[in-house]
Amino acid sequence: MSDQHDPAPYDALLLLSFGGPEGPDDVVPFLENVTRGRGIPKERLKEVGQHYFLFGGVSPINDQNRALLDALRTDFAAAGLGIPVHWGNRNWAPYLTDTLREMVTDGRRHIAVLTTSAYASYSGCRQYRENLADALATLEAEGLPLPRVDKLRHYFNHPGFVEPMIEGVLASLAELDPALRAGAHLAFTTHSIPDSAADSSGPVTEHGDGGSYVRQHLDVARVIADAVRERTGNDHPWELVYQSRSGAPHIPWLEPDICDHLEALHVAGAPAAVMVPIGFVSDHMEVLYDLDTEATAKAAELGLPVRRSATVGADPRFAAAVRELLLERAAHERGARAERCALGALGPSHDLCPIGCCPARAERPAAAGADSPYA
Ligand SMILES: CC1=C(CCC(=O)O)c2cc3nc(cc4[nH]c(cc5[nH]c(cc1n2)c(C)c5CCC(=O)O)c(CCC(=O)O)c4C)C(CCC(=O)O)=C3C
Ligand SMILES: [Fe+2]
Repeated sequence: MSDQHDPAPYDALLLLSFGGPEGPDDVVPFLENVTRGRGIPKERLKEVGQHYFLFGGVSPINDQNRALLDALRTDFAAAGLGIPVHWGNRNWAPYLTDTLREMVTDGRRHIAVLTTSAYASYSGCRQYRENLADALATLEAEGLPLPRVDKLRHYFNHPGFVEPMIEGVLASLAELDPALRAGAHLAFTTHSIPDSAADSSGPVTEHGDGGSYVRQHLDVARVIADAVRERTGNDHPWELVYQSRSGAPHIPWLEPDICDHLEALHVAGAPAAVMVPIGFVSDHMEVLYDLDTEATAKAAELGLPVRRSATVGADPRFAAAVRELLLERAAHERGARAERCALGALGPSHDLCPIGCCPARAERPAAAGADSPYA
């Protein structure tokens, strides 16, 4: 095996995701898992439950992850990587702890972890590291050997993540009436989070002014907008906006909301818009409900033609990017050099979250970072 295709020291990949309900009876227990100890208003929970019931109580996220698992296994097999790919979730079966127990029982000892969140934030990064620490603590209490778990770096600016989104925008623009197309606005959207969580996202040196979370999204948005301009010859105006806000109304969260933004575009005379969900790896419920249902209805009411561009999902280029991220990190762990692909101005993200990265409101053990209590 050539050095560039050697996954050692890794003996497995773990796909770590959010999880979602698979039927009406799962919805409330799922929401209880998500919101445990987090003071989400009851009204918001009822509302979110309705979003799931509208789709038969089934979140799209699990099937998206099954498709990504297939794509990863296909890619790894074709590249001769010879390591298994497993899947575990934070909030629903298959639960992370059960998957990790199975992996350890199968003899896996050095596991690379890919989360289905591409950016820095407490919810998208540290909380997954806390989940890993909790799972390791459970295995330890059960007397099982502890594997080493390494979280692969943020991939928001990896070409295998960005290129499918560029194509998605071009496809959505092509669907618009040719008379409206050239003037169409691009509304890049991501999950709103509290301003305080945004400001403290990423390494301490990045804190303030929306932190790494906002900076990373702006960088990806700029790369996509530049590529679209190069490929179409049209300079589409763009903005980064937010969706899926929760929490109490008096606590500031990132704004503007996509629906308010569509209204502002309409008032300003924009001919059309493409909503580009750069914050989501696949068609999560936030995409199907907040964009395809709610924002699309808002646009229809305004008479503003809109399209929603595709998420990356199980695109083979994304699967290949995951392999590259694993091999790059494997080489680094062996003390070898490896190419670290990244588009945009920020460069490749850190391998190991430094101390103080994306802090929690209440400090808890987090694995796979400089402050990990595990090896
Ligand atoms: C940054 C971010 C991502 C992206 C990174 C990543 O992908 O991980 C993300 C993903 C997701 N969020 C999801 C679902 C929910 N998130 C909630 C609540 C919250 N999310 C937050 C942030 C994020 N969330 C925050 C700050 C809250 C409030 C309080 C809290 O920290 O808990 C709630 C509770 C009700 C509500 O408040 O809406 C639900 C049901 C699903 C599954 C969707 C599906 O089923 O397809 C996915 C992928
Ligand atoms: Fe982080």
